[in-house]
Amino acid sequence: EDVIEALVHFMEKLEPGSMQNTSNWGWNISSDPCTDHWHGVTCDKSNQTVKNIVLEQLNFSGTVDFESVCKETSLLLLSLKYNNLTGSLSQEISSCKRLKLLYLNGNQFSGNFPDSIKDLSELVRIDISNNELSGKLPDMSKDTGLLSFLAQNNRFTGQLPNFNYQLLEHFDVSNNDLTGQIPDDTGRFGAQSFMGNPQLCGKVLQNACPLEEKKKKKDSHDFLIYSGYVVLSLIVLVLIGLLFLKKKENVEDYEISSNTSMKKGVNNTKDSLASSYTKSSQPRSEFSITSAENGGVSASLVVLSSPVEAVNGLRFEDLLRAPAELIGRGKHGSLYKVIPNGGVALVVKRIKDWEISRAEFKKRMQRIDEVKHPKVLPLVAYYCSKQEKLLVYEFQPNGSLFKLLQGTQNGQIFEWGSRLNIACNTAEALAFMHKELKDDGIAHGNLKSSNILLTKDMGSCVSEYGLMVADNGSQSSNAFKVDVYAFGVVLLELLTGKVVQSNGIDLAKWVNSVVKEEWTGEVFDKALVVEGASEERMVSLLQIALKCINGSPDLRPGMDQVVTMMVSLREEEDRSVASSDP
Ligand SMILES: Nc1ncnc2c1ncn2[C@@H]1O[C@H](COP(=O)(O)OP(=O)(O)OP(=O)(O)O)[C@@H](O)[C@H]1O
Repeated sequence: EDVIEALVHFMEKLEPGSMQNTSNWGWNISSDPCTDHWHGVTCDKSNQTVKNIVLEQLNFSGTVDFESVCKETSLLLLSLKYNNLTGSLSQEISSCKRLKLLYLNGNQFSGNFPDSIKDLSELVRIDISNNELSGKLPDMSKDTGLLSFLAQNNRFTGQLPNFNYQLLEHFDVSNNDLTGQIPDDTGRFGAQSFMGNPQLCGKVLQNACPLEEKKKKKDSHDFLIYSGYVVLSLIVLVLIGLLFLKKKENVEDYEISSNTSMKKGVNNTKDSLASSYTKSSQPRSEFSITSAENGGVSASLVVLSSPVEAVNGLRFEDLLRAPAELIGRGKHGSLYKVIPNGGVALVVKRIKDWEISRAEFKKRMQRIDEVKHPKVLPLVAYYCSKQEKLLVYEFQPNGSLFKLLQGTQNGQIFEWGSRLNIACNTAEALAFMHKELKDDGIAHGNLKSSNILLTKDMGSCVSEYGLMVADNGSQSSNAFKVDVYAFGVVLLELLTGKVVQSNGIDLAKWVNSVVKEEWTGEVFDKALVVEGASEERMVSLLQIALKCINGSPDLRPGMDQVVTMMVSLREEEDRSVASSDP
């Protein structure tokens, strides 16, 4: 009843114009907004609470009483666009805790846009354009779910705060009085999003920041005056920095036992290794190996039989001598590209901080080598000493799924059919490995889009299987379910076009919250929608993903069940493609 009273109060303050006949709108305390169908109100069918209030283009000339309307705490959508509403927007807006869509554009609101908007963590779209709002814009960079922010044609002043530009789909702050540098360095939004702010500057507007120029001039002036002291202290600092870097470089070099033997021949003497590598002072990106370990611990590079002919003859010596390039520094170690004897390109993964005995490591690698699947990148060789664990794979020239998804953010095409293929390949590969390695308790442990690689023929394969015990330190029985979760996240990346790693967002949480409120359409990658991918099948894939990311590991499906679901989805897709072919 309190809520009904508050809503009626909210309506009274909106002041419907004298031209409006509001008598049949239903907004009065003796009726119910849901059962009596108040004008502009939509309710949640399951629990009869008000979900949407849409009162657009109705000539209202009053003010918005957020304190009253937000008494309806289940409100998801408030649209009051294109009225003549005035007054300020009050801090009480933050009481509309679950608000997702806020449309206040095309009114005459003035005063600040309340800072408390930041408390609304579920907001997806904000449109406050075409008003008379002023003051500073709130910093919404932490709001990871926001897809639209439209604030053009107002009187906002001050610096443009940071936003999560990677995620935003629509952004416009043109025609205000904003000042300073544009913080968006993603280049996703063009000049039209920022223009009409005479004191705003940045690359996209093609005007260098006057502040920066001024600063440069001032700096050079100061430099002349204080140059003696500044130069001296800079030299000292640079020297210290160089010394520090030099020391770090040396530590980064591989330390491998010199008493090394290989399964396929070649014994290396300590001298030859020591002399060929300790002398070199290669840059950090070079794969340089020092013979610094003198404890006499023996270790060996085990070269596995490989389908790649050239790799079969690989000798440890070749690997050590080959120039190498650092291509990645992940959470679990560094990755180098090596081309021994100028032949086949390989990658060497150097794992750090893995508490595993040598015997256990060896057993694990041997088991992984025994189980082969065409969509799992095979291990070429491995090495294990007390300090070092190295894994060798063939280099895949076409990048990873992560890179492909990143490309879509710059407008590159990644079709639905290809996405579905990669998802199916990955599911099949994982299901196979899980089945074969169940008793050994060896799961992938680190599945993510950068570990799904594109092969020469643009197929896909899963790499780095079993290199890690799953991140949460879970027991092996659970490790398979951790893989299922990770696979679910990969599906979400394919569906949303958003990559988890670069944004640091909790994609699973975001998708869950959007889906819960029946805004499912909001999650899909716009490129897929534009391409005309079947919404029905995107929803089906989303449902599979949601099953995989279930909070309770026991309720997640096994990868074999995931494959069954995916196969029927692909069959549906194939049927539909076939029937639409002329
Ligand atoms: N065999 C390979 N061929 C070509 N590129 C590869 C290969 N293996 C990995 N990569 C790419 O090299 C980069 C670095 O890989 P790396 O495994 O070091 O990092 P990561 O997967 O981000 O982190 P983590 O240490 O958690 O595995 C990634 O972009 C990855 O896709």
